[in-house]
Amino acid sequence: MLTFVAVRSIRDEVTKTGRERWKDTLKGLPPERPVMEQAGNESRPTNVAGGRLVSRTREVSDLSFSAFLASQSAPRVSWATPDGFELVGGDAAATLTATGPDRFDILREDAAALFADSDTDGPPAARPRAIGGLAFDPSHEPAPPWTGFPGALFVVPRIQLTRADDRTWLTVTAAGPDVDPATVTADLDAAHDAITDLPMMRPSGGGPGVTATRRTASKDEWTDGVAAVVERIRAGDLQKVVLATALDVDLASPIDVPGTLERLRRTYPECYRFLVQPTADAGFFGPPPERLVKITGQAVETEALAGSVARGDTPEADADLARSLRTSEKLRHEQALVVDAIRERLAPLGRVEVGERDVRKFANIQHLRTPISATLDDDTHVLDVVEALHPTPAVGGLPPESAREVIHGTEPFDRGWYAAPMGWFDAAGDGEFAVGIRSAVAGGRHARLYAGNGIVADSDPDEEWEELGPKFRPVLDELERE
Ligand SMILES: C=C(O[C@@H]1C=C(C(=O)O)C=C[C@H]1O)C(=O)O
Repeated sequence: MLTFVAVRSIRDEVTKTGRERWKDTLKGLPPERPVMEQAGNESRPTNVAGGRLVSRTREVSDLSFSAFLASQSAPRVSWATPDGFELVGGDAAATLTATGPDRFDILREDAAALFADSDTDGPPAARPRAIGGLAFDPSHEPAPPWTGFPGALFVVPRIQLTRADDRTWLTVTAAGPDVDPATVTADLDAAHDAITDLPMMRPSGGGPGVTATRRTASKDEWTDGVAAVVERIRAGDLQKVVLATALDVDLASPIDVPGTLERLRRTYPECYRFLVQPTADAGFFGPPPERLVKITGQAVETEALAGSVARGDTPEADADLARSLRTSEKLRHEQALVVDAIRERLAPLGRVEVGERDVRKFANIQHLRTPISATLDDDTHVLDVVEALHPTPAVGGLPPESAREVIHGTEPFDRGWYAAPMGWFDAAGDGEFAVGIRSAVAGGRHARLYAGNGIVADSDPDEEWEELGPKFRPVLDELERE
């Protein structure tokens, strides 16, 4: 009888989608396929069906998040939003990884197992979250400069600092079958002792300095690529493709990633700032302006951000540039394709509302932006919505499969995690993701920066080349500054 039940339950699991399995878990049904790696035990997947996630939190006086990050060894994560929420984490209580075309199913399944039995205290802001991201393309293979970055990687930090509403919390989390809450409380006390030595402020220092830069494509190669794509779009089987290029940067001294993030926090407070650093060798970080999705319960917030012009040197010049953005047929078309794709992809999940298009100004660039919100019919996991949206035509193209082929055939490098979803999810399936643009993968004395542009039928290859510069600037400026 018991055997029969077990067999049937495994069969049920096989035919269920990740989302259905996730809902089972919320209903208290145990998931069947737990694959999770425990900290310090990376090679041995652990069955977490009978495991638990225990976290203990206490409020602490404010301290330098950058000093905390610098005091931690990999894996390290950092996440900050334009509305002031900040989180940094070091070490892993649990790590979820996935590769290949089923990576979202694997993630949802492992997330369900991981969060199935959670014992947490503290305020919601400090709850344990899985923070990380995915590769742009499911076929991604980790190779330099992306060593250590699989198709998807999310970390529940062992030690986490959270800052929200002018308050700061320290959280320690452990996961596994034998976790003892008393040990977690003792670990929290030890972590608290350790952070009392950290300063309130850590000088963010100067940039490491740049000794050489190399584009992965010369201007001629880039403009030829753009011209070929324009021709294909005009021939009728494509509407838009976002073509990217990379900039390899040699540094005068090893990069201080926490210091670089701290400087980006001051220069780009209106952007997200993220770091995912799986190993000591390389971290992926940047200040992306673009939200992919935020889900709280059944409320979805997203946006269509596309079409770019520079900022002007004077208020008048700036207003003229904004006007040219608002009135350009080409740029409006480029951005409208993103609005329509997001609306269509969200429609099966709930009721969608598209707001007014406007110009959104950032420190060195302005974009067309349409806010889009939705009310979900169901308790949908944020990973479902990320899977439905990524890649939007703001970073991929239309139709998606043809655009993907063109990207693979044109770009002479692997995008890795560039332009992919970066963010977090929690036990309830809520979460927030940015689009990993204006970003770099860096370690030691080397960084690779990425920038891309949407190409449509009216694109001018020379103008598209000029447009790349401002998209490299956010990270490049911080590397150059002495
Ligand atoms: C692809 C990037 O940015 C995207 C492309 C834009 C464009 O084509 O104008 C604008 C904003 C982003 O959606 C990038 O910054 O690398």
